[in-house]
Parts: sequence; C-alpha cells; structure tokens
Amino acid sequence: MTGTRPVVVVVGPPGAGKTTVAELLADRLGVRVRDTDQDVEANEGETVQDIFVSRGEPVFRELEAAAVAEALRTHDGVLALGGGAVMDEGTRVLLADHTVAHLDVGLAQAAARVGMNTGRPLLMGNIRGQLKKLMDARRPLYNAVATFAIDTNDLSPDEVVDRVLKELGR
Ligand SMILES: Nc1ncnc2c1ncn2[C@@H]1O[C@H](COP(=O)(O)OP(=O)(O)OP(=O)(O)O)[C@@H](O)[C@H]1O
Ligand SMILES: O=C(O)C1=C[C@@H](O)[C@@H](O)[C@H](O)C1
Ligand SMILES: [Mg+2]
Repeated sequence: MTGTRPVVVVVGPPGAGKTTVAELLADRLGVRVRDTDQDVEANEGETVQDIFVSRGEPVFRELEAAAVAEALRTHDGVLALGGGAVMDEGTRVLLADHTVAHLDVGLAQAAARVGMNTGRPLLMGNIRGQLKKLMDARRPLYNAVATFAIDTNDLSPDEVVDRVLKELGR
C-alpha cells in the first residue's frame, strides 16, 4: 500500500477523547478508523493492561511503536494513537510527515473522563497524581508533533469533531 496515509492522526493524553473522537470523525468523513491500542491487542491476543502486567511497559512500548509505524504506512482513514505513543522518538520522527491533531484537556476534566475504573495501567493507584505527571511530562511532546491543537475542555465529542473538521478544511 505505497503512498497510503491517514487523513489525520489523533494524539493526546488519556482522557483527551482520542478513541471517541476518532470514531465519530471517521463516521463524519466516511472513512475507516483505527486505534493503535486495539492493533496491539489484536496482534498480541492480549489486552494492553495484561501486556503491562505480564511483560512490562518497555515491551508494550516496542509493540506500540511497531503498530504505529505499520498503521502510518497502511491506514488511509482516521488513526488514534495510544496516549504514550509520542514518547518514542522514532514515532515522533515519523509523525513529522503527517497531519496530527493534538486533543488537549486539563487535569480536572481528564481525571473526570477517565474515572475510577480506568483499565489504564499507568494511572492505577493515584489517578489524578499519575495523570498530572504524565501530562506535564508529555505536553511538550504532543505539541512538538501536532499540526494543530484543540482544547477539548467543556466541549462534547461532537463539538471536538467539528473543530477538527474545520482545521482540516473539511
Ligand atoms: N469531549 C468529551 N467530553 C466528555 N467526555 C468525553 C469527551 N471525550 C471523551 N469522553 C469520555 O472520556 C472517556 C475517555 O475517552 P477515550 O477513551 O476516547 O480517551 P482516549 O484519549 O482514547 O484515552 P487513552 O489514551 O487511554 O486511549 C470515555 O468515557 C469517553 O466517553
Ligand atoms: O498514556 C499512556 O501511557 C497509555 C495510554 C493508553 O492509550 C494505552 O496505550 C496504555 O494504557 C498507556
Ligand atoms: Mg484511546
């Protein structure tokens, strides 16, 4: 599939709404949606959470980087990345060549959206504290790869989709 590329790649912290918005956006554009967390789960036959527990985060990050590279080469719709995918330098280099939407969100709304039963291994124990640490460390990385950013605070998923479409000129 040479020359295939996503219409837009969606990045941002846990709770930014990447998975939710990517699905709605793909519907509105009439294209397919793909999420690299789901790709890793399908490839490995194991949930992200279980991979973190059984094989550890570094193994997950390697699987994730490979899944992102593959999706960037072969997916022609909307692509949502896992929240931590931008920590990989090779991934950031690849993203320089793509249209990337950064969904931004403040700590309070991210924590509220993620909730208590998060299923997100990095947030277990102290959700708000962990989320703050992740968001502070990663904000510069999301900004570095982004073509544009949307502040999703106080916006519904549909309103976020409207803003992304406007940025894409669609
Ligand atoms: N704009 C929004 N307003 C309110 N709730 C939202 C919004 N976007 C998403 N949500 C809700 O927040 C939760 C997290 O959304 P979602 O799973 O799409 O986030 P994510 O960015 O993909 O997270 P992760 O990095 O863990 O994959 C879901 O319950 C979703 O319904
Ligand atoms: O922010 C993160 O580091 C993560 C986000 C999720 O999308 C999953 O990729 C996993 O739970 C790790
Ligand atoms: Mg997601």
